[in-house]
Amino acid sequence: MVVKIGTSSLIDAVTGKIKLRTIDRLAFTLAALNHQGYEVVLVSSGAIGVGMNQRHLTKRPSAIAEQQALAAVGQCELMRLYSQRFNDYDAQIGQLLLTHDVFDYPLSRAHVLDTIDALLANQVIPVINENDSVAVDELDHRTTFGDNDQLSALVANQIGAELLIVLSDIDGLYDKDPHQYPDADRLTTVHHLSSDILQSAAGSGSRLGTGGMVTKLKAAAMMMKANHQMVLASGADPRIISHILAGEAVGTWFIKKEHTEKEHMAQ
Ligand SMILES: Nc1ncnc2c1ncn2[C@@H]1O[C@H](COP(=O)(O)OP(=O)(O)O)[C@@H](O)[C@H]1O
Ligand SMILES: N[C@@H](CCC(=O)OP(=O)(O)O)C(=O)O
Repeated sequence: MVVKIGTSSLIDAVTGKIKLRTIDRLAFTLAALNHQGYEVVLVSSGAIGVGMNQRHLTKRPSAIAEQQALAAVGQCELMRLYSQRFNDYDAQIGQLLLTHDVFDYPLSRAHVLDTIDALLANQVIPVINENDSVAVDELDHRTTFGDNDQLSALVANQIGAELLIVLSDIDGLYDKDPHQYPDADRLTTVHHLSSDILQSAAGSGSRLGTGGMVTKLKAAAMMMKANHQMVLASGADPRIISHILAGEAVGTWFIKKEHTEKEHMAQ
């Protein structure tokens, strides 16, 4: 499975502080799954948010080069924190910094997949982030800087992961943005991304997050197209991953209708 955690779950939007308890609980949960034999890949955002914290900035700079420099600073600290917490729980991690287009070039794609395979075969948990310092929109690089939701779905599809868990500052998909409409209702299951659903997600995301809900729905569409599942759930306490794996009704499950019917028929 692939677990993606967004900036808003890792950094306090008001104080800009790193949520160390969240990182600790994420490491605890993923290390435990690793020990149980699950093959887990973590896609973590947070480099820019952690970089802002390191550099004592309260406002994200608008210049791309400044953001890329912040990512370069923050990524080191982010990985130091992960490395420390995973080590405490007797698990090892390995870092991969990717751009979307590595999967377009057969040779680089093969190298990346071989690396992930080798890490997993050695019970090492790959921790992936977008390579923010090189991911710019230019020439034939069709990458857009700063979208780990789609990167996580791309990675999940490339490695054939059956489940993508997206942890966010929101506990699921609502029929409208709950930060703007307090009467919004959470959807428990989505079988089809209707135009109503796509419209409900149109607003931008939180202050530190970048993608908002639109990119999460694009990730869900990629997973469903491959007949795999995605769950969008709250990253406030990453131990929720265990509840998701137990099939509890948390978050929003994105699952193709045919898939559910086939599963029922098989039972
Ligand atoms: N229909 C919707 N349901 C849930 N959240 C929505 C919806 N439309 C917009 N949003 C916004 O998307 C935000 C999550 O995206 P984002 O801030 O990018 O998170 P992350 O940092 O986890 O990637 C929510 O906090 C919410 O304000
Ligand atoms: N690669 C960037 C994050 C990009 C991104 O997709 O952020 P988010 O919407 O919080 O998942 C970083 O590490 O800061």
